[in-house]
Amino acid sequence: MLKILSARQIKSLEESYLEEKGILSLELMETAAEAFCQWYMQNFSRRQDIAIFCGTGNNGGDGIAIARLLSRQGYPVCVYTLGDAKDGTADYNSNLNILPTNIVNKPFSNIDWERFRCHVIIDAMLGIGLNKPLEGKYLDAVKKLNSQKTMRIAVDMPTGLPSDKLVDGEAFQAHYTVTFQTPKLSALFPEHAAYVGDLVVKDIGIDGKYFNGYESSRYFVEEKDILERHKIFHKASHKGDFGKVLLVGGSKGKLGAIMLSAKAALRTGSGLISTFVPGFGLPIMQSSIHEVMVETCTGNDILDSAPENLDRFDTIAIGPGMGTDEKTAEALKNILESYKGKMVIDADALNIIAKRKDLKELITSQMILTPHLKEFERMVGDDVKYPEGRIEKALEFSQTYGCVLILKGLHSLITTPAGIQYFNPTGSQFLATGGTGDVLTGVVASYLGQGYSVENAALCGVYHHGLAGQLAGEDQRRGTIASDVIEKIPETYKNLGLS
Ligand SMILES: NC(=O)C1=CN([C@@H]2O[C@H](COP(=O)(O)OP(=O)(O)OC[C@H]3O[C@@H](n4cnc5c(N)ncnc54)[C@H](OP(=O)(O)O)[C@@H]3O)[C@@H](O)[C@H]2O)[C@@H](O)CC1
Ligand SMILES: Nc1ncnc2c1ncn2[C@@H]1O[C@H](COP(=O)(O)OP(=O)(O)O)[C@@H](O)[C@H]1O
Ligand SMILES: [K+]
Repeated sequence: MLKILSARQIKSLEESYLEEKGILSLELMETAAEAFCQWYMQNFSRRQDIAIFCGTGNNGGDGIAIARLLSRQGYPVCVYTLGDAKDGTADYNSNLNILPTNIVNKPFSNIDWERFRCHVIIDAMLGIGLNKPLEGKYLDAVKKLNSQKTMRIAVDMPTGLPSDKLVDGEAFQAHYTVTFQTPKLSALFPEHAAYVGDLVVKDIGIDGKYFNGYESSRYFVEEKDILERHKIFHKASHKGDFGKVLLVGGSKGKLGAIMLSAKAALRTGSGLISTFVPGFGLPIMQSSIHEVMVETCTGNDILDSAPENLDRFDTIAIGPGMGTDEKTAEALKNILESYKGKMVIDADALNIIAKRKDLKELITSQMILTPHLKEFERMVGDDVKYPEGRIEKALEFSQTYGCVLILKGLHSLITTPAGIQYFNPTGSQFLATGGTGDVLTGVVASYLGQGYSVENAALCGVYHHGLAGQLAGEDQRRGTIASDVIEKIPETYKNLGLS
């Protein structure tokens, strides 16, 4: 896990790290520049001309060091500077002094934009030192650079993006942001996706113990965190070990939702899947998914009653395609009151709960709720448009009701009642298609059925779902559909070296 710190905390952390290690800030800048260049060289060719735009703070210092290192490796670089070296930080100037003279270093104001050509723009103008909205030449530069039809890469933070809050005005629009040691909170806001692009986190050697003294309950999940949370099944495992899952949902015109959840749970590794659907769904379910058992409620069209003997199941997920009829709400209430095992609550189950205070009071620590932003807004009855407020609201909700909350979207946020908030690293815009939320419900339910804790099921479920979305998107691009995501779930295990 990478602890997410504020810009102020990062500066203080850096100081104590340097002091304890007895190294100079200039050396850390060199490490950061090397980390950036290592990533750059793995991804871009020497045939692409690079223009590095530098401020005169330490972000600019990184940029000058990157220019030297890339040039030494045979990459064609030019430097364009905003600001005056006499205002530069000590480390900026130290790097400027050793910039090889064969590298063009021009003031930004001297650029002839009619003749300006490059393949890659690197933004090292401002990083976490941003302290006011952009204006003047920084604003001009960002506007000009955003309008270039080239690859754009930001060093540490896109210029203009504050580290901890929503952008005010303009900011550099990067295709990639290569950040150091740990992501900055605002780089994870979905609202900032167009500025951050793909986020790359590079280790610069400040290990976990230096983060201990800094208070934060927000973390960025890494692959290794997921690996250590998975259960390992042995050769003689019985199908019962992989869990008996019940999925409740479906209504006329929306039976597909519960089918997607069921298939996803199977592909995630569930042993036995049962579904509980309105009567009309029985022949459809049975002819579509042969591995799934089907039970029906009393009504033909809507879900109007609860299944018998709920204790037969290791876990229950409820909501996909279920509808919000009053009788359905009563069936939901019945299940929430009588089932004592772990549950996933999604979609229409959330929409019903949002309107019923008595049902909200039935939420327990055994439950994972999986709202997208609109569903969450309905549940909290507040505007959740602003990310800082939304993250706080998620915490408040999880602590008030004692449940795990998965707030879905780019970098889905998993909040536990203990007050920990995890940002998920996997996912892709190709998941933004109908039914992928139903897939997530099936994946998370499957892990609950396999005996994972609510926290681990949420973390592993969201991670694998996002990774399956990435893998499906690589093949299918904007043509990705929820069923493609399901088919890629097994490959996520292969990807992580799991059986
Ligand atoms: N921390 C780490 O782990 C490591 C950090 N490293 C690097 O250091 C970077 C942080 O460097 P930094 O602190 O020098 O800040 P930076 O972003 O260069 O900007 C400061 C300058 O900008 C100015 N300024 C501010 N806002 C402005 C605006 N809107 N418009 C115009 N000017 C504005 C401000 O001027 P002021 O307003 O204070 O007079 C000041 O001069 C960090 O992002 C990373 O790249 C790595 O080298 C090593 C590991
Ligand atoms: N741009 C995106 N980047 C990453 N993940 C996304 C993106 N858009 C959607 N997702 C993911 O796709 C799923 C969509 O869920 P949801 O909105 O409930 O869809 P549906 O109701 O159609 O099933 C969530 O897991 C969400 O995190
Ligand atoms: K930058």
